Amino acid sequence: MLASRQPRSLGVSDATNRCRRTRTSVVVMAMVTNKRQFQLMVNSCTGKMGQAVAEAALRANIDLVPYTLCAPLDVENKNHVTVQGIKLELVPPSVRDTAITEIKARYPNLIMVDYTLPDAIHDMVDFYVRHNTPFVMGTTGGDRARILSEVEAAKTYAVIAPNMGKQIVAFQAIMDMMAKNFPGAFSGYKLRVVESHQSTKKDTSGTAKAVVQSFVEMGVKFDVSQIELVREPKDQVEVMKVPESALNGHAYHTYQLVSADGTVMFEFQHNVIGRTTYAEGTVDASFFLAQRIAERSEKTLYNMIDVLRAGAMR
Ligand SMILES: NC(=O)C1=CN([C@@H]2O[C@H](COP(=O)(O)OP(=O)(O)OC[C@H]3O[C@@H](n4cnc5c(N)ncnc54)[C@H](OP(=O)(O)O)[C@@H]3O)[C@@H](O)[C@H]2O)C=CC1
Ligand SMILES: O=C(O)C1=N[C@H](C(=O)O)C[C@H](O)C1
Repeated sequence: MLASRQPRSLGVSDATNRCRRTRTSVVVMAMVTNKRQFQLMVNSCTGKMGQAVAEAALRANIDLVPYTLCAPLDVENKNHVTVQGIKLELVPPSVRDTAITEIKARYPNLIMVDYTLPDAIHDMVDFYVRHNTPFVMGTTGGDRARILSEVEAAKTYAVIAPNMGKQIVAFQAIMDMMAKNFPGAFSGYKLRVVESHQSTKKDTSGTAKAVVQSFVEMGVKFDVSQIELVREPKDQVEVMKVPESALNGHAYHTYQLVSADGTVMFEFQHNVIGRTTYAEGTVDASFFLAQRIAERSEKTLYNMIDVLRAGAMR
């Protein structure tokens, strides 16, 4: 059973009062108010990305639902997590299917955000589809083709992408365009991909896997199992030059292409410290999805390149 607690009020009336001061701010707030026609439930807020997205949602003045789906609870008496002083009640898998009915009744324009783990991804997707709950998913891993076809077939509104950082999404889009326009451009080239993430990361970078796909379409022979993972803090600092302060949260990616005769070399690199860029992008994706739902768009499944193309990234 869910606690009979109302969400923290981020009420339209409060916001409107704050903005009576100037004409410009009234106009701005009218836009913001229109955008806030949905409620966001950020799952796995005990985790790093869940927490970062919930904070970004509050910064964007989104109504944050005071519940969060979590992993099976192994700590007695732990029933909530706090985000910026707001308590979110933990909803473990055992009560999830019953709780969702009540949550949806209370928050009718609900969008969920998923940053769980590769191990949980299929269960989570099944859950969103089963309850026809729109969602933004940044979780990596799993069988991506299976996930996309399941969500597409169910016509559940969703944005699914392995990277939500605006400029990285733009880089992915360019690589994708290059592959479509110049297939075979890098034929015969040797590719080396090195990625470094915090040592708790379970899987190979989903972003690297997506970018590799574009290089393969450009004629490079490469399998994602060849991606080199750096997870040892010592190597991260000494070899990858990750600042010590970022050992708990960083994503460094280098893609190096060398011609067959060794005379030409290309290198692409994106190095991110922290999680703000992904969290902000996730908020953009939730605004975008709310808009598509409001206009009853025929297309229901999106990725972050769609969000970027729509001009929906701040
Ligand atoms: N698309 C993007 O831009 C980005 C994607 N990611 C991806 O997001 C995912 C999460 O990363 P990160 O936040 O760093 O990882 P964390 O390990 O910090 O968090 C994972 C969270 O998932 C929860 N969890 C585990 N199993 C379940 C379950 N069955 N149901 C609900 N919740 C569950 C964990 O709960 P508990 O703590 O109780 O175990 C924890 O809260 C990864 O796949 C990562 O690659 C990360 C950054 C950016
Ligand atoms: O786990 C992370 O941290 C990240 N995961 C995503 C991925 O696997 O590509 C995105 C980014 O690299 C951070």
